Amino acid sequence: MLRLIDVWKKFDHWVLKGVALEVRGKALVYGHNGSGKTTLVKIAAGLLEPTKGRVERGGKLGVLLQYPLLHPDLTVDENLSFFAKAVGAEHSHIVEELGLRGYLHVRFAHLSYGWRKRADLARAMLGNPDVLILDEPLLGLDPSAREVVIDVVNRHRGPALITASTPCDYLAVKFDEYYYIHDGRLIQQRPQCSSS
Ligand SMILES: Nc1ncnc2c1ncn2[C@@H]1O[C@H](COP(=O)(O)OP(=O)(O)OP(=O)(O)O)[C@@H](O)[C@H]1O
Repeated sequence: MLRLIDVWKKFDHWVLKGVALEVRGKALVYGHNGSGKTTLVKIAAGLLEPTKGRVERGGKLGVLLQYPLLHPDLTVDENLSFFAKAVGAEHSHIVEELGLRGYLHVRFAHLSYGWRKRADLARAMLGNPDVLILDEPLLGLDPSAREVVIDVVNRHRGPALITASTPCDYLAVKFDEYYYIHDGRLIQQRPQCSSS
């Protein structure tokens, strides 16, 4: 369960102005650079306090941010073992699902951007989270990595909040709801994509 209740956020200006969102299925929040997507994600995940309003969460969260949470000096295997232990899970299944087996002994700092993203997504998916919160998960990925990430998202059962600055990259994801974020507010609206 994930519910944002009249959420407002001010930095030097109001970034979010009364966002109300109940994420039941898969929801895509899309908007331009600087429209407040990352701010919304961080508030939803409990990493940032709203100026006003509140968030209700239930179940285990799986969170992917734009910067990875894995340790640069540890290998992929060491990183995932560490986080798996923390959530009482094992990581072999997600390693296979994300095609990471050949990279287990590579130090995280030595991976390319796309492989770092896959490894960090594996971290987010450890222990089968009930609720997914993913900030721009396809950004900077090549087509095969995108396919792998889309498969992981499509297989997830339960609420998911996903953000995008280029929503038409997400046509292969079965979203239940689409929201355009503009001027601090969410507008329920499908993106206009030529092949949709
Ligand atoms: N910690 C902060 N302090 C001050 N301003 C901030 C902070 N974090 C975000 N902002 C501002 O809030 C606004 C929204 O930023 P945010 O990162 O949420 O947008 P975004 O939609 O995720 O952008 P992008 O697509 O470029 O990642 C921007 O004007 C940004 O400069």
